[in-house]
Amino acid sequence: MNKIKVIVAGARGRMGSEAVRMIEKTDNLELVACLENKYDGKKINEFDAEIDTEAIIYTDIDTCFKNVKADVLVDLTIPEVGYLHTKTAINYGIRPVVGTTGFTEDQLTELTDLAEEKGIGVIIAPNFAIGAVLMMQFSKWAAKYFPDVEIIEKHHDQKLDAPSGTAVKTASLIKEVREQKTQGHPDEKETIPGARGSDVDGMRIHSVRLPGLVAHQEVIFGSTGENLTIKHDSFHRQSFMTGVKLAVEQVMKIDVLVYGLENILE
Ligand SMILES: NC(=O)C1=CN([C@@H]2O[C@H](COP(=O)(O)OP(=O)(O)OC[C@H]3O[C@@H](n4cnc5c(N)ncnc54)[C@H](O)[C@@H]3O)[C@@H](O)[C@H]2O)C=CC1
Ligand SMILES: O=C(O)C1=N[C@H](C(=O)O)C[C@H](O)C1
Repeated sequence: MNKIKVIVAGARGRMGSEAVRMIEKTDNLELVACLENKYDGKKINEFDAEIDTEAIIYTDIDTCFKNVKADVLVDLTIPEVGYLHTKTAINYGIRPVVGTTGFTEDQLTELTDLAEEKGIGVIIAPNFAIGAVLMMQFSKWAAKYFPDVEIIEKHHDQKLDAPSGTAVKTASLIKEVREQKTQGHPDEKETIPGARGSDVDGMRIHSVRLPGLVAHQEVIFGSTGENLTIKHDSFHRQSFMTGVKLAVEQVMKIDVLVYGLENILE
């Protein structure tokens, strides 16, 4: 069996270390190297004795891509780095699977155009948890009937970007079907700035950051005499790994950029 050769960027992080463990346990995937901004030249198994791999950690992406033959780059880093890694991988003919959130619209457009020009498959998914993908799809469905909606996303307090990629993606899916409106009272005034959260196309997104949380979102729809709440919780980062594995397999079969795991789920 030809294994898919994978490089993990951000391999020592919360998500990256989980991805490394998933790849090591998966028969058709092979971890060939890692990218991290520290730990140059160390082996990844020095950090996790249960991982049986000779894969080494690179700090420089060009050195890594020139020395290692890889099919896929899984990027789980930080927004600026993830964007540069994705661009570089496409230029090297390595297919990016990106979980890193916080890319701008302009960056997504640029990467879409680059992937098309080079004919390289790319999957960017703000959330790899199957339950979260369903939560977003159900929300899109509900928004047809309930245009008044607020999103509350809750994450651990080490998260760098706000609002979360999932909340932004949820709002953009809802926007596709929702009757455009500005919610709340027309004369509403914030006596403390930020009290009403961020405004995305008239919808409000509220971001909670607390120790103890992992990744959670509630989408609350309001109508006369009723509310509908669609809620998803990731209690452990293993919840994202089914989606990461699926994306690594599917990115080998496409030659354009796909944004959102829903587009590759059957
Ligand atoms: N799509 C999804 O399902 C999910 C996406 N995420 C996203 O994944 C990203 C990572 O999240 P966490 O693992 O919680 O963060 P983390 O902070 O635990 O890990 C990030 C890792 O990237 C590394 N890094 C930073 N700069 C680097 C560089 N220049 N080169 C190589 N490595 C570098 C850091 O050293 C760190 O180990 C975030 O953008 C987060 O929003 C997180 C969970 C699920
Ligand atoms: O940083 C995280 O933890 C997460 N980030 C993603 C996001 O921004 O939506 C996915 C998930 O919510 C966990």
